[in-house]
Amino acid sequence: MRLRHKPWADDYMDENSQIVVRDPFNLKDKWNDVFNKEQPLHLEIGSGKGQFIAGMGKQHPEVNFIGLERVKSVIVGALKKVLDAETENVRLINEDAQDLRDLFATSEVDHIYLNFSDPWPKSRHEKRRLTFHTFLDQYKDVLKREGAVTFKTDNRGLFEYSLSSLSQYGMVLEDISLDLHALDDPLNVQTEYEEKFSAKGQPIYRCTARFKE
Ligand SMILES: C[S@@+](CC[C@H](N)C(=O)[O-])C[C@H]1O[C@@H](n2cnc3c(N)ncnc32)[C@H](O)[C@@H]1O
Repeated sequence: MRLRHKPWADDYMDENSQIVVRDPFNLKDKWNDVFNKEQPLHLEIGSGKGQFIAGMGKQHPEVNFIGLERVKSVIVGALKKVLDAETENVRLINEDAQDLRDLFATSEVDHIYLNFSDPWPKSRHEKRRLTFHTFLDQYKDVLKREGAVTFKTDNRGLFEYSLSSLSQYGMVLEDISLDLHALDDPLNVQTEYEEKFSAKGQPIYRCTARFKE
């Protein structure tokens, strides 16, 4: 992703602090308070420019969504999309998902989405992959018992690694698709990366996984 320095990013986020939550660590266990309605909470890690989270917000008014994105110059794109979508059920956090347990209480989250996560192909960077077991420990803690993780990617290596990491962890894998777009799922909300890679003819992989009780 090409990054441009955006000196106005902090001001833009401050002006729209009803969407970009500026004190997210104080909201652990209180996320419902920042939404107008108490309803299930879905989290996307690495929201990029926000097409997925804004689209999901619009498609599912019965769910509250949080998009977590660590890069300031990228999250402002997501902020614009959320504002344009005029949806009340999406909030953004400009932080690194180092430890979700600092942001969310045990069982506070209902669903986690990992969309086109950075693949970190070198083995020495394995622990940075968002499906590495230390991340799964966090997801298990913050998700409700019946909660799930859904991931999509165009990267076959990351997909294979993730299936193996999740199943070795003891998660139950559901809905594995090796060519998501062949399903023509009208409910699939595409991300920016998904559109880009799919336009190049690359298959999109998707899987949902749950922790065993
Ligand atoms: C390859 S991009 C995909 C963006 C978007 N999900 C899409 O599909 O178009 C991955 C994004 O995840 C963000 N990211 C990666 N690791 C992260 C972390 N630990 N915490 C928050 N954001 C992260 C990156 O900054 C980047 O914007």
